[in-house]
Amino acid sequence: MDFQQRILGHFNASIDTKTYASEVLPPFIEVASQMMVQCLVNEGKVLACGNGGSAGDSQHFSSELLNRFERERPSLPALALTTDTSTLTSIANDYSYNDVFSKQVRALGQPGDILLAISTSGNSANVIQAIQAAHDRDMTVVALTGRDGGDMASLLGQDDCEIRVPATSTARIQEVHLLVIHCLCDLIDEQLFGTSE
Ligand SMILES: O=C(CO)[C@@H](O)[C@H](O)[C@H](O)[C@H](O)COP(=O)(O)O
Ligand SMILES: [Zn+2]
Repeated sequence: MDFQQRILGHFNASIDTKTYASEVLPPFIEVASQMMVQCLVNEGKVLACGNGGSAGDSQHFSSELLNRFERERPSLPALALTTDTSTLTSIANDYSYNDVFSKQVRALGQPGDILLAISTSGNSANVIQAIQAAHDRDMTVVALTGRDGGDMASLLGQDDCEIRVPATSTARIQEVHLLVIHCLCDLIDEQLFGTSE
């Protein structure tokens, strides 16, 4: 097998997916950033969740808000719901893995907060339940999805924002999700702290 060709195939597929995504996603990313800025200005916070690579994305996003992205600025309030193993294991053990995020949303979410719900398929049951809990708490939802948006897409209301990557491969969708997260961080900083290069 020609591994060099295989590697090039991954790079080219990733580039093509990003090029196609760049033609459809920017308006949705802008809206999502404005939702987050409004939330933060009103002293709200962003809760983030997802499974596997999307759990990593949740933590990546929250650390860039809590610590910093590319400039010096005050810490911003965000929390990944994927990191507290005692909470995650006890909820999964006593109730169901489907409840691991929703129970945290019900405890920590306040009206005006945002849930960043990340799923490449849009069909992860625990993320879907987190969206339902967020709506119950009068929160809005920014959903990063892919494929056909899955069941998550049909759950979202008009105050929510879905950023759906037009691709079918989980890996390719995740690669665009990370780019979207960096766009969101940059746009939040621009809107809150002024223009930088
Ligand atoms: O990173 C990967 C695959 O690239 C995996 O860990 C992947 O995130 C997991 O299979 C997730 O459980 C997939 O969930 P979802 O994106 O469909 O919500
Ligand atoms: Zn992955």
